[in-house]
Amino acid sequence: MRLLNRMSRYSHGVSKFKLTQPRMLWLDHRLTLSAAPRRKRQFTGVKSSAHPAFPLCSPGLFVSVLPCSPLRGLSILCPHTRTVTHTHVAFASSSAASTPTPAGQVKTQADTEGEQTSTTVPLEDVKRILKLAHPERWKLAAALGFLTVSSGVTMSAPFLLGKVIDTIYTAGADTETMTASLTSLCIMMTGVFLCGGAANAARVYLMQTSGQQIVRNLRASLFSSILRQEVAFFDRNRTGELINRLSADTAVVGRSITDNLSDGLRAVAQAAAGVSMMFYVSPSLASFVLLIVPPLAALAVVYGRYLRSISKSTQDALAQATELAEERISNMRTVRAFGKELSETGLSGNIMILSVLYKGGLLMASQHMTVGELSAFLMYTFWVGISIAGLSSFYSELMKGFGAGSRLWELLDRKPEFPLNEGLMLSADQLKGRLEFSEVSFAYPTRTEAPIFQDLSLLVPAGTVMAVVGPSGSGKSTLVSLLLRLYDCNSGTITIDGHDIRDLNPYWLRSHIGTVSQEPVLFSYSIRDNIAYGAVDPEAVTTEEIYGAARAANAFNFIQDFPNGFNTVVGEKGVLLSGGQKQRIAIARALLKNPKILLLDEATSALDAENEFLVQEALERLMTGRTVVIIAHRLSTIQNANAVAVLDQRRIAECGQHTELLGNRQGLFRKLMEKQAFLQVKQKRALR
Ligand SMILES: Nc1ncnc2c1ncn2[C@@H]1O[C@H](COP(=O)(O)OP(=O)(O)OP(=O)(O)O)[C@@H](O)[C@H]1O
Repeated sequence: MRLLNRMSRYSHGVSKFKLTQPRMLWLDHRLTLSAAPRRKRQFTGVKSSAHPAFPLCSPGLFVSVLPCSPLRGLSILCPHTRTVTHTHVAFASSSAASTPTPAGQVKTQADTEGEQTSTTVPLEDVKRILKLAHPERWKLAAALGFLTVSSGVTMSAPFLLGKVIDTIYTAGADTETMTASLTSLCIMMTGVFLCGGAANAARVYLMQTSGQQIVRNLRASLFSSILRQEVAFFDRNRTGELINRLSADTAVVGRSITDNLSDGLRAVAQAAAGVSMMFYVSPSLASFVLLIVPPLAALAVVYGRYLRSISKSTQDALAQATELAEERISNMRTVRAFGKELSETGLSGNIMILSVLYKGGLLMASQHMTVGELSAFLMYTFWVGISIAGLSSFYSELMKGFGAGSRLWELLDRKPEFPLNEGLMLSADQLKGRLEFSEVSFAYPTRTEAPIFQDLSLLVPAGTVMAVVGPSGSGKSTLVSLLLRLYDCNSGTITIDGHDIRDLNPYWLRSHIGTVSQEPVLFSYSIRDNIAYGAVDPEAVTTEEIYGAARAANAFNFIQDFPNGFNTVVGEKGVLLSGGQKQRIAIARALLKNPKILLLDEATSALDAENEFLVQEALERLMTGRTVVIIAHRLSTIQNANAVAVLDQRRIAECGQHTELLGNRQGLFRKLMEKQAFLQVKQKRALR
């Protein structure tokens, strides 16, 4: 938490913060995405497991989180681009932050700043912020109690110190009496100050811990809400921006209802107590001070404006602290300006102190005031000035908190475009694996003007292998994304065994579709955990099952050769393994999942002959008895498939058996194959 705070605090100059050693957090769709999430929203989405468990969520969305903190890193896998943005956390400053609009798009904080400064805070926002503090109410109440004690002590200090000074000055020649009363006064005061110090320490502790708890709860609900969003939401909003919501904005909101609130209350209490004590110590001097405050404040404002006109940067810095307050606490304008200038320039403060000394000196000379009273009065003047200065920054901080809060509520309240764990679930007997695309048209929500498919139709009979080929960018991966229902098509239907996938439960659907991509996503945990991740319940997987899957995936031998065997940690994204090893672990994971439907994205990266053979053999085992859609790059895969579909011009341009398609000399498939054959000849020549 300290690290997180520090990161947020120092984030102004840091655009990216790379976090190391990520640890997985178990994110279970069955919990995260369950129905009636509102009531459970606080924690259901994020279940931290002591077991090195794995994120289990949509195949399109994996999340990893660092230890010890509610949230430190977010990894989001875009299955389409096959990239994972994770643990490279952009901690942009709060001022560079952005917020999602109702349409799911983000706008920068600069846009929201105008709203913050020009509108009043809605009562609803106040209620929501207070609701956040509700679970911590007892701790916060105790903190307020300690705050009262410590502020009481602080405000009694000038009075008591004045008494000490008077004891010293009025004792006359009787040194013994003076020593005795000075000693007892000092002992008593030390005791009072110690109590005040202890109360303050207790206040800080309680405020800090409850603040962190509030921020933690807020982050957990926000995180859960982010995970419920559809993939298109992640296309529109960059990970860094979401992380910023999770880190900076939550911290600002937490601070505004704990530290900032207590500082504000203390400033109010101290200003009120200070003014009262000034009247108590010397009503005439207090009245005099109040008489000179308005002209001094005017002077301070003029001087302040002059300073601001000199430097643009000074203006910017002052603006935040003062102008918000200027608009809102209009009745305190004079007093606040006094406080502000007191802290910024010291000029008006100095003049004021000088006047107090002048008038106080005269009162002392006429025996109307003691030196101790004058000293106490001066100290109260300081306290009042400081407290008023504190009030203006309290107010601007509070406004920042509301601003950050309103951005968070938008994200928290955002409903995903389609439910993620509701809908029909077919029984094992009903699920055969027949896939059909009927007149599907689709454009990515972020690029509606560029359709990827137009009236595309394709049938994959149950238990057959369909190789999909096509030029780069023709939409092969998009086809896979639509099958996984990461996006909904704009028109037409996609059915599994005659059931429109929009009627099926997306979580159920994804748990029956296995995927192995070109660059398998492995998590920075042990090989065992990476394989177990494929299972419905990773924690229930036995060692035998893991070994069996590894054997079938031709991975067992190389894993056993590692010094730590199945406990070998694979590094971030599996960097400690070779491409072929990663592929085989991913195949073992898919085998453990035992899906009816398989979506494969064949690796184009060159594996050495032995690795290629082992991966190929493992893939063949995995494909047996399943419906397979494979984005094919190898001639051998295409030859072995039951049918080949060629994607071009937003539809299936050709579909049929490999030999049939090759027979069409003008066909696209033939051209593609000739190109590949040509490339292979070239490669062979280069190797010679
Ligand atoms: N998330 C996205 N948002 C908007 N457009 C996208 C998105 N993902 C892909 N596209 C666009 O959709 C088109 C099809 O992309 P897709 O990745 O499906 O093609 P592909 O045939 O798999 O390409 P390749 O063989 O190069 O992997 C491309 O023009 C691509 O730029």
